[in-house]
Amino acid sequence: MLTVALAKGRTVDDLMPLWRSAGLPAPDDLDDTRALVFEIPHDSFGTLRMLLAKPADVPAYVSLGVADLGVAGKDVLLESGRDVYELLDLGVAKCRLCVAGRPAEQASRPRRVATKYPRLADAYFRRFGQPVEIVGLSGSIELAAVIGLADRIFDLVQSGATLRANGLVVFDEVLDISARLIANRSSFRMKRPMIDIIWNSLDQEVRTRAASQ
Ligand SMILES: Nc1ncnc2c1ncn2[C@@H]1O[C@H](COP(=O)(O)OP(=O)(O)OP(=O)(O)O)[C@@H](O)[C@H]1O
Ligand SMILES: O=P(O)(O)OC[C@H]1O[C@H](OP(=O)(O)OP(=O)(O)O)[C@H](O)[C@@H]1O
Repeated sequence: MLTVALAKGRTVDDLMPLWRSAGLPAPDDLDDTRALVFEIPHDSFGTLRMLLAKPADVPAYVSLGVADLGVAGKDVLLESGRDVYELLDLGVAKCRLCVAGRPAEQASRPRRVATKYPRLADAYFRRFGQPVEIVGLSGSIELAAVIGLADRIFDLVQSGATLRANGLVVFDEVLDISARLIANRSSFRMKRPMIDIIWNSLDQEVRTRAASQ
């Protein structure tokens, strides 16, 4: 048996076309069920078990060994600080981690930063020697800048539509983000042949896509 923890929502939605065109098995009803565990009988794995987890929890599932593999954004991997192997940049669920705020605040010294990524935000502002207060929020981060809870937000930007709709602008682009294939360290040793099937299939498909762009 091989267990894969997938970040539900955007990540798994973007991943599944890649996963399927890589020839890997997936349940037909992944999109329209409330189930969180799927078991697929498979010649090479015995059973391939897929878990749909909250994105921020995937690194914990993998590092603690209840999942052998995982797929999660680079943002949540870095923020978690979990000790896992990062095997592959899957090139899906792409966005950028940015510092943003109201245009009028751009020239002022940052004081209070709202974010879902307190560790990464703290490290970023420390690099500039700027002591800031970090306000940890769990979503709709832009709201904090709009209503003046914070003078900076440290958040993901993809199309920029959310920033535009709220009158905010990017002050700095911190990091390119995409979904990554990760592995539990001991599974990587003990279940390497099964892991290789998934790793190699996805790697091949990522390369094929990159070559056709
Ligand atoms: N606008 C976006 N465009 C592309 N990828 C994104 C975007 N926002 C987030 N992501 C990526 O998708 C991952 C999951 O984002 P999503 O918005 O589905 O989850 P979430 O809001 O953290 O979930 P939840 O609220 O259920 O905990 C993020 O960790 C990031 O890697
Ligand atoms: O640049 P855009 O294409 O507008 O995408 C960026 C938005 O997407 C994410 O939010 P999400 O939709 O996950 O909602 P959340 O803030 O409640 O997590 C992110 O936190 C931004 O708010």
